[in-house]
Amino acid sequence: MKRIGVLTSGGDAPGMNAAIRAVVRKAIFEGLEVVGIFHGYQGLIDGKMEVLDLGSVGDIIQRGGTKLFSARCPEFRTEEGQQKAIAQLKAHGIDGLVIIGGDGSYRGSMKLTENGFPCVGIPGTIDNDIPGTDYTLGFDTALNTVIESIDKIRDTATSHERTFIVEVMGRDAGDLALWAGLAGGAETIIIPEVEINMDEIVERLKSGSERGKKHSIIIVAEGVMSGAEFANKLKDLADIETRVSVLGHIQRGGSPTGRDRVLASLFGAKAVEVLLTGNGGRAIGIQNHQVVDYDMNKAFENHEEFDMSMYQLSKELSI
Ligand SMILES: Nc1ncnc2c1ncn2[C@@H]1O[C@H](COP(=O)(O)OP(=O)(O)O)[C@@H](O)[C@H]1O
Ligand SMILES: O=P(O)(O)OC[C@H]1O[C@](O)(COP(=O)(O)O)[C@@H](O)[C@@H]1O
Ligand SMILES: [Mg+2]
Repeated sequence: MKRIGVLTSGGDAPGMNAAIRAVVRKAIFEGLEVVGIFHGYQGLIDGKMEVLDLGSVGDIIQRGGTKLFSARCPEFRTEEGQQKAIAQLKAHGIDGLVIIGGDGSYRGSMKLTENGFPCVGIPGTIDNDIPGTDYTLGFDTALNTVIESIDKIRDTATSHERTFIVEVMGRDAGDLALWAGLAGGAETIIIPEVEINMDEIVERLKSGSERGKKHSIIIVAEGVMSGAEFANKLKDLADIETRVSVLGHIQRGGSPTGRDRVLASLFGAKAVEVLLTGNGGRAIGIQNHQVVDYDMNKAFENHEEFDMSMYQLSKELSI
């Protein structure tokens, strides 16, 4: 292995830049040359890439987004697109790749590994939905962004004695909603992993207000329904008036937290170490505080058993 490539793909996540920096610097430390590929798989197909040196990844550890840009590339899903990408890898003398992205990006990388270009995946997504790793890059930063927003919403909710619905990201996973709800003291958390019980939600809101609660905060993961949809349900069912805040893409931006920067550095270095063994189809993760690599196919399995205890605790603490 002499020359490796690195790209970011799918939805961006805070910490991707710190991971790019770690990959580049660790690879150079190990005597490799590194090529940065722009715009994910689209840039690979189009040959948009350049050699990255030590200085080119300076001053990015603290920046959100990704210096290499990210994209969703429908063409790469096709055999033809994959062949174009392979031709580019050959033309540029790239022996292996580090892919920073989510499950979709991992699936794409398997195609390259199967064709003789070993790929190692770094989990970069705010959704925290990749099986095999306890945390994904960007989750902690997004979590803190959501908490900060909940705290602010709480101020105005208290002043006006209102019920607020906060819609957070999470396409199929409720981690962000659950963690932010627990940390932000939300009264109700609605996530895809737990069946919704409207009667119980209304009962909790009513008993809270009877006890003199000044406000209520409900977190809805976008994967279940939109905040507006949920507001309509409450209005129709119990004539409860609410205000809705959709946090949207602010959750994907911002300077990565210390935790995400450390994770990015550990993941980036580990990815290079694994690639140096010549093995592809491996995913990097953290399990019980240990940085590990594992068979990427595990990341495509169904979500691991959902831990109901945290959900239950949030109910017990925020009545
Ligand atoms: N089954 C697949 N085969 C080949 N490429 C894929 C596959 N699934 C996803 N990809 C590639 O990975 C890109 C990112 O996937 P996506 O699911 O949008 O984001 P994420 O990686 O964050 O989950 C897609 O735009 C596509 O180029
Ligand atoms: O930016 P887009 O294309 O609107 O995508 C929004 C989706 O991306 C995410 O922010 C992150 O998802 P991925 O990391 O799988 O791309 C989801 O939470 C959200 O549903
Ligand atoms: Mg995904």
